[in-house]
Amino acid sequence: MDKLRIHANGPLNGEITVSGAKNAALPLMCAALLTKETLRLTNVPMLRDVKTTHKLLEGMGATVSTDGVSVFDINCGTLNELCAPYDLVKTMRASILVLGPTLAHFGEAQVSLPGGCAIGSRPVDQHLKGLEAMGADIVIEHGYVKAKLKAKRLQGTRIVMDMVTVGGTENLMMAACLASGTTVLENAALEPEVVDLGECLIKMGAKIYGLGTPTITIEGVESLHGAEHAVVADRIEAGTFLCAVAMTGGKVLLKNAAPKTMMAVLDKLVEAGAHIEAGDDWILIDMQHRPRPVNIRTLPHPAFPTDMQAQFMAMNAIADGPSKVTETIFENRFMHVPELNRMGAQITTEGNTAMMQGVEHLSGATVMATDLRASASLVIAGLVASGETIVERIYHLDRGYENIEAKLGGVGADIVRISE
Ligand SMILES: CC(=O)N[C@H]1[C@@H](OP(=O)(O)OP(=O)(O)OC[C@H]2O[C@@H](n3ccc(=O)[nH]c3=O)[C@H](O)[C@@H]2O)O[C@H](CO)[C@@H](O)[C@@H]1O
Ligand SMILES: C=C(OP(=O)(O)O)C(=O)O
Repeated sequence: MDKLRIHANGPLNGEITVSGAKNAALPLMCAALLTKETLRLTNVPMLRDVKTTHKLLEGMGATVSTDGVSVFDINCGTLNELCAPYDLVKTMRASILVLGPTLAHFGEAQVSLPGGCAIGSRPVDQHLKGLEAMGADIVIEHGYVKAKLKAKRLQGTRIVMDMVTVGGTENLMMAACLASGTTVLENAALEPEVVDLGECLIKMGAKIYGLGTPTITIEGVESLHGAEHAVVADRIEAGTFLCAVAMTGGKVLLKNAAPKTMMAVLDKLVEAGAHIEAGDDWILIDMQHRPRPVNIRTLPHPAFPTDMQAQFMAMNAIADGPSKVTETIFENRFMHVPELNRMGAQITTEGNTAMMQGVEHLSGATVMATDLRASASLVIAGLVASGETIVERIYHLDRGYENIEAKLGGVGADIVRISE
């Protein structure tokens, strides 16, 4: 299993190119299930989860080709298997996103029910409730969601989601594209990845209104066609690099970024004392002192994202004062706390709140994380820790960061992948 070996190496300086967003690329790949024509996706990050989705779609009979760098051509005209099996779903929760499009296009779908994971229970009841309201017959049998159309097509309807759900909004929006009549999704997610998916669906011929607002209206059409779409920049990868620089100090330009999708994160970095400048597709961070502590409360977009919570905790761990982080999206997303404490951080938790006393120095240790962003927080902590930090089990990191060691190494970090 691969590990990362990290030594502190002073301030980071230079340029990093941000990749396409994992959390946009995976639903976009699933959107190909809505048409028999080819969907071409560009700016796709070459991540473990993208490879898993590739495998999942191929296993269903889709024809998938890639240049191995950032372009995918997906054609679901050859689909012959309407099932997403347990062995793939268990490694990647986004697999549930094949449910809506497969059901809407092919009349039935089976997806292994994703269980909980390291960060919480992660139910999908809102996805199922919405599809049922649109006329699907759904049973759960042998660990699988088995969905079938009762009529020839799903039927548009008004669906009020009980909470803001990113995956739920995506699944229902995709399904509604091929429903007969109009679907209104109330309390829809505003996340940039939902907007990106909607924009691609519109290119494919869907009629969607209200993207980026809590009410999304979809007028169903009989069929969608092929299209080409560039995946939006990864705001979480970008945010992770910005936190790294806020911790090490230095001056780094992020290219191919989407600053408008990450205002809450940029505001918090400014509060931490970073000088930030941004244009349409770039962000410059300049940090010349120890970070100031910032209080964080995770909430749906446009508030502070749960996927940046662990990285900000690493930054707060070395800030010049105490701070508080409250996680409201997932019940168990503090797995990085004991590992950061092993590196000398002083963090205590009470329920969904973590309290940090900023310390002047972290010390390197062998650490491991059980989820993606927790692993990222340990990597950036390693960049300022004295001695050697070994981050184990980086297959979590490889799910969501493309070549993190090369990108951080390119701006001066001492970080090496050890393959065993
Ligand atoms: C709103 C939010 O911040 N969503 C995050 C969530 O998206 P993801 O799509 O994985 O999760 P959801 O947005 O669906 O979940 C948001 C909340 O709703 C609950 N829920 C969801 C669906 C459902 O059917 N029933 C239900 O109870 C979840 O348990 C969670 O507490 O994790 C992703 C990976 O970390 C993040 O990129 C998303 O930003
Ligand atoms: C937890 C994450 O992803 P997933 O929902 O795919 O597990 C994430 O992107 O931080």
